[in-house]
Amino acid sequence: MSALLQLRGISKAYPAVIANDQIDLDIQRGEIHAILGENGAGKSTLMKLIYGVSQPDEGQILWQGQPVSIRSPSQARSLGIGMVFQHFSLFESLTVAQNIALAVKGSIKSLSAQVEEVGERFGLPLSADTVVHSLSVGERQRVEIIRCILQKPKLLIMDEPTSVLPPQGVQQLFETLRTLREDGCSILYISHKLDEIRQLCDNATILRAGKVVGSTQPASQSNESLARMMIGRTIDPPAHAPAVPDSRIRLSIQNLQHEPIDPFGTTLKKVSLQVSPGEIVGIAGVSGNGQNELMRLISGEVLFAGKDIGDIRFDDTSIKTLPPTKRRLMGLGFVPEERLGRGAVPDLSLAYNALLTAYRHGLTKLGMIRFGAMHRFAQDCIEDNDVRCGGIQSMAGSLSGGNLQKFIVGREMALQPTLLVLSQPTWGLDVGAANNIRTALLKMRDQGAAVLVVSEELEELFEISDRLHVMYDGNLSPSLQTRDTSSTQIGRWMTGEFLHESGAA
Ligand SMILES: Nc1ncnc2c1ncn2[C@@H]1O[C@H](COP(=O)(O)OP(=O)(O)OP(=O)(O)O)[C@@H](O)[C@H]1O
Repeated sequence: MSALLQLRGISKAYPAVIANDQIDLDIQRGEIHAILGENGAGKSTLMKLIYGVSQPDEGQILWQGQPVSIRSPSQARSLGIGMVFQHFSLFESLTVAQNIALAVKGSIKSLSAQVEEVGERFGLPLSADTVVHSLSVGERQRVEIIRCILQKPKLLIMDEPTSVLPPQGVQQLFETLRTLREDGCSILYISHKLDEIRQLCDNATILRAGKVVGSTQPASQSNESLARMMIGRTIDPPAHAPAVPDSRIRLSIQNLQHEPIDPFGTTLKKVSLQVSPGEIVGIAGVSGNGQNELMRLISGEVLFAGKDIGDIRFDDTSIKTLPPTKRRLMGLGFVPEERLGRGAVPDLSLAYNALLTAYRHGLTKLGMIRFGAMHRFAQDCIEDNDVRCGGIQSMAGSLSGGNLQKFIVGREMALQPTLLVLSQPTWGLDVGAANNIRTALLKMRDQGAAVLVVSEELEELFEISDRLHVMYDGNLSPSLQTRDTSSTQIGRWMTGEFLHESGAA
């Protein structure tokens, strides 16, 4: 029997880059096949060609042995190909069931029942009548996965599916995927998490600069050997010397109680937190537990309103009613979780995206843009952070997910903030790039910056944080010295156990 999917000599070029270059690939029935490669290697481009989002310039696709040209995602779906994207494609103002109804036949009532049923069976709990804009990133991904499962795919493409899931969610997802594999469904799996690939995937194909450079059975490899195959060198995690925090407090959140306008948002309950110059404080927790609400209050995207209680102080100044620009002028740098839309404007060039937060750092004069300075700043961000793209005029939306993330984090670091607040700083980054950012954050700390990191990646928080808090249902745990705690303890706190304990530092 022929392979389920065969790619022969597939190429796709964009103006600045050959994203896929003569790719040959076979996907067998009932296998989980990883596509590995550093940021910008061409993984998402290849998946989009298979899913019909764009068409190859050259080459042939064979589906169940027959040549096909996949002109659109709906044609891909009718062949039996489903895809869960890295950037979700959901309508925010529609409910879960309404979103699913756009792709799956059936009445809202019967789809709602199926959402609950599939959700329960696969461990993806969701309420079908919740409006999508109120869902966390992790919950949105559940909608995407359920939507695909309901279409009974023969091939499911997953682009970095675990980046928004807590550890328990990852194992649950793997169970889901293994069940699908047992049913004969093949899975094309993109991830930068090498442990997960070794645990889950039967085979892997490695891309570098758009070309296939190797294939392997990941279970027979180590993380180091996989990383070497991908990026051509080994990665040493950053050295994490003990922090020498200043006695001053740079960010102080005191007894914060906040009711979000969004009726589905999480109410913050007596949140207290301090970050001093010279330390990195991490916030662990499953997304949707109030992290976004807290981040928006710190950045100034949401200002204190009538019923809010408590205070947010930056170097002794209360900033709870100050707009974001004023906070930035005081020395706040901010990297939001959503890179497209919040972190960067997709339809603007990198140069203009640099201007958006750096304009007060010499890029404007008397209200006029200093184009030379703007171009230099953007060019430095690209070079210093190894952002692979077609240059400062590239539209932010044309960058690979990881490269845009590198640009946004790099831009905020280049402003030399005295307080840097980051949400999911290494989301979607390959092991090399993630390592570079973690190293840079530790360096900023050692130079006296106060750093607050919200991340769902416990490993990352353990690697860089000096103290750790956990968020659960709008509550923030006391902080623990990272060195004196374990991932098991943090894991327990992530289900709210700290609410019944005492004695943390
Ligand atoms: N629509 C587009 N217009 C211009 N260039 C693009 C477009 N889409 C992708 N590219 C370029 O093609 C290359 C491959 O990008 P792709 O998104 O496939 O990488 P990737 O391996 O998925 O990376 P990541 O791990 O960061 O998601 C990149 O250099 C990217 O800038």
